[in-house]
Amino acid sequence: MNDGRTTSTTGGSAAGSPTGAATGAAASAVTGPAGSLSPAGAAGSAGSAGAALGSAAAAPAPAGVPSNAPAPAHPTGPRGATGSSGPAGAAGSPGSAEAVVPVASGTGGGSTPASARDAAARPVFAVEGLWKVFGPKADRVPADPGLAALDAAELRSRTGCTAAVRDVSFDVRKGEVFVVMGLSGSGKSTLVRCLTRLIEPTAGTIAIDGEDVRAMDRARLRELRRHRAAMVFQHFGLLPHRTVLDNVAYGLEVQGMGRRERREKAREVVAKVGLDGLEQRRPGQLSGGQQQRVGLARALAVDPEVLLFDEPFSALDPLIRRDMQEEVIRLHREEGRTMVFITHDLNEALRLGDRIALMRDGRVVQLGTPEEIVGSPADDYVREFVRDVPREQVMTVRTAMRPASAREAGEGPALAPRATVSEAIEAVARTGQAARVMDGGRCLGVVDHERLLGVVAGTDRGEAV
Ligand SMILES: Nc1ncnc2c1ncn2[C@@H]1O[C@H](COP(=O)(O)OP(=O)(O)OP(=O)(O)O)[C@@H](O)[C@H]1O
Repeated sequence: MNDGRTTSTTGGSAAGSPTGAATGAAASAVTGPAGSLSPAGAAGSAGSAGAALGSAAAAPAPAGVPSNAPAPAHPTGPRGATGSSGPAGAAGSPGSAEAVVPVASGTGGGSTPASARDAAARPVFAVEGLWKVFGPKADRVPADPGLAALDAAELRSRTGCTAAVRDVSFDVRKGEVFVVMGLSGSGKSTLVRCLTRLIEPTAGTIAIDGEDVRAMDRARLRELRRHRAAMVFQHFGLLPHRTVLDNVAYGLEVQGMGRRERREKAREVVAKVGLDGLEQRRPGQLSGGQQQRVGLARALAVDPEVLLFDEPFSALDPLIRRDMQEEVIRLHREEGRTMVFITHDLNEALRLGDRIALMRDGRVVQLGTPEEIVGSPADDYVREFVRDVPREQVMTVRTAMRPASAREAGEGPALAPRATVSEAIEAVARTGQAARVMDGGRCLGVVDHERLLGVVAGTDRGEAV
């Protein structure tokens, strides 16, 4: 069985590499201008620069040292990759994603009841052995190992069935942005729709906060979709004759909230997504990006535990798209809300994801942080997928460092563990010294010319520090 919980290879072959379009677009976008139209973008850039270093002598605690903030999002581009789930990092090793469960920091004390600790550590979604097969007598496919092992073409010709999701297992952790990425037809939408049974799974288990989703009756499912896991679609599905405010209030109206209260709440959320002053417009009087903000506001208004995004920005032009990505990053940073985000765009996945599940032919071929996926591709398919990503913008110094000698530990520019290799190159080039990777005043290791070049060239095979 494919346990997608860790970085895993499940039979992906070198054949059939991802389209050049995907990687090419990613590469150009990753290296493209960081400018954003939104204030969030500006803030992010500042934060990013701040992550780089303190000066050699004074070496104050580096600004980028991970805080205890909930599952940090990424300030600018893929550099936030390692922001993933907090301090432990240890990126690069396949199991490391498991080691950094962002349990609320206050729950570790001895006096905390076990039940409270369990609740904090419990994933929002837990998916195990999930299958979705379309076609006649679909149930027999996961039940029969012979059929389950067939590739897509053979399965279709033998049974008339399509296995859109094949034996997928993963957790979505509280407060993370979990990205489901893959080329068209890889099964992303089917997988995410199964989470709230907008599509009925064929086999496997799905739990939300420990509750069995497959056992829910209609009323409970409705409650799940309305209150707990709201979806933001690519086509915004706005009501054309209603104003922005009333569109946003719609979900609250359905929930039975009174008019005054829901309009007040809607006004608040409209402001939060930057649509102040447009409350009385109708969707037809808005740009695509503004309409998507209304869609986002509508989902946010019901204050769901988790937001599910189905390629929400793929119809938007690149600048607006980037703007909306910044918006999601900002909202995530401010609210720490759990998000599941579908995209076929690698760059978007690297920018937004704390962890990424990369799908191919219904399977998760690799699940890991952006740094794990770029730094340790699980197979040739993933390697080809990430080939054009500038590694130095994703890989962090935590992965690139080597042990420091006593002398090195006391001098040189200081970097936070999550600073990118790109930031380290700048520091090393400017000072001519190896840079120290500092965490709370402790030197974890150093990065020098050799290590940094190794990352850029893709020849690094980081030795554990
Ligand atoms: N209702 C259906 N009946 C039969 N096959 C389906 C159905 N819905 C999806 N599929 C098939 O399941 C596979 C996965 O489709 P899915 O829409 O989940 O992929 P995707 O990765 O979201 O693609 P895209 O990025 O193009 O939206 C595809 O082969 C698709 O043709």
